Amino acid sequence: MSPKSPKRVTVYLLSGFLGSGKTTLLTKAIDHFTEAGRKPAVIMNEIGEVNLDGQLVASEVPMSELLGGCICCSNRGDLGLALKELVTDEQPDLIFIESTGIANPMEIIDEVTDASLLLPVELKAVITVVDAPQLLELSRTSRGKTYRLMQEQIRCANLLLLNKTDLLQTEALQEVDALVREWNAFASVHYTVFSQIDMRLIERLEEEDTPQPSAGDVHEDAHQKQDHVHDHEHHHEHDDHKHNNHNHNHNHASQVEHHHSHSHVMAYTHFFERAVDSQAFEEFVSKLPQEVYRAKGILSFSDTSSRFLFQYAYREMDFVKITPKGVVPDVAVFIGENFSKDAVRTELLKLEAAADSVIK
Ligand SMILES: Nc1nc2c(ncn2[C@@H]2O[C@H](COP(=O)(O)OP(=O)(O)OP(=O)(O)O)[C@@H](O)[C@H]2O)c(=O)[nH]1
Repeated sequence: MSPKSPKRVTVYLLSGFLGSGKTTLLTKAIDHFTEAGRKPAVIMNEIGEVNLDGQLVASEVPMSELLGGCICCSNRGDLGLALKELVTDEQPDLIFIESTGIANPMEIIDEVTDASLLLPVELKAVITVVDAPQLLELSRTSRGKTYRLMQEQIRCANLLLLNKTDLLQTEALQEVDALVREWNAFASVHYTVFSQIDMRLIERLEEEDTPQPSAGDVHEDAHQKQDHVHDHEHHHEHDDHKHNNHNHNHNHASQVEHHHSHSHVMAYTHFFERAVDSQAFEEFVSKLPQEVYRAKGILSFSDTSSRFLFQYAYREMDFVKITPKGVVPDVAVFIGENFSKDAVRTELLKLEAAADSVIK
């Protein structure tokens, strides 16, 4: 390991499955560190083409965006480049990397540790947010690919949030707790609602001089696990990957073949041409196929005056009034596995057409 210099910028990796509560944690952490006089910066990775989570982060926080693909299968070097630009242009005290919910944390750990050989950055901790009800249900039922990915995200964490505990009874929570501790006896585990955690726990991770989730350790573990997940992995063509950092725009279209555990995850981004009826939209969302497990968007409705940030995670829907930063189109991103993008698109076009005919 390289010797520590006092000027190294702390990097935290926020991991956790889609919709587990990472952005909810991020906004709280940013508020905390900003109030404490520190300067946080953010690297956001989204599978969709627009950064909706970024809308929730204060505009003065320097942010780099890796859009349109998953960080862990991006062009190798994109993340390093984003770190370099933030460190050079913004001189933050700490950087939070929010990965997509389908990211394999090992790859990101590897890339950040690689970057730390060249840049004054140091990965201090992996913080994993667990959707406790979802993990429990998967452990009792399918134990498929998502379950295995959650397991990997949990295994490499230093700090674990068992989130959405408001949706679980005590016994169920104990069951999840036992599962998580079996996979990771090293991390401290905290029960949270809306990712509410004592931020001193995160500060302490920065102060600790303990060995961090070293890519070496984790990879050894990962290699052992490769055997287990092998039959679920497929060669995978990379998506076009956009990296926007302030005024810098890098578009990469990499077509590299690579082993992946989430090759079937796909996103459909719908740009609305007109406002739709709010009830009709809610009904559409409630009828989304099971394969669509995450959606979010910024929407105007024909029957409301405000705009809304829309969230759908693990079958729960949420609409919050929002005044977007900058010019943001009405847009929604649907994420899932093997669903028909065409079917989703057709339904949304129908909603738009219906709204249109009401106006006429
Ligand atoms: N009931 C309940 N809902 C929660 C809790 N924490 C977060 N949510 C909701 O879950 C949804 C997803 O939360 P986010 O913080 O956006 O999740 P995320 O991990 O950033 O999602 P991705 O970026 O898509 O991976 C939002 O609607 C949150 O309000 C919780 O403890 N309980």
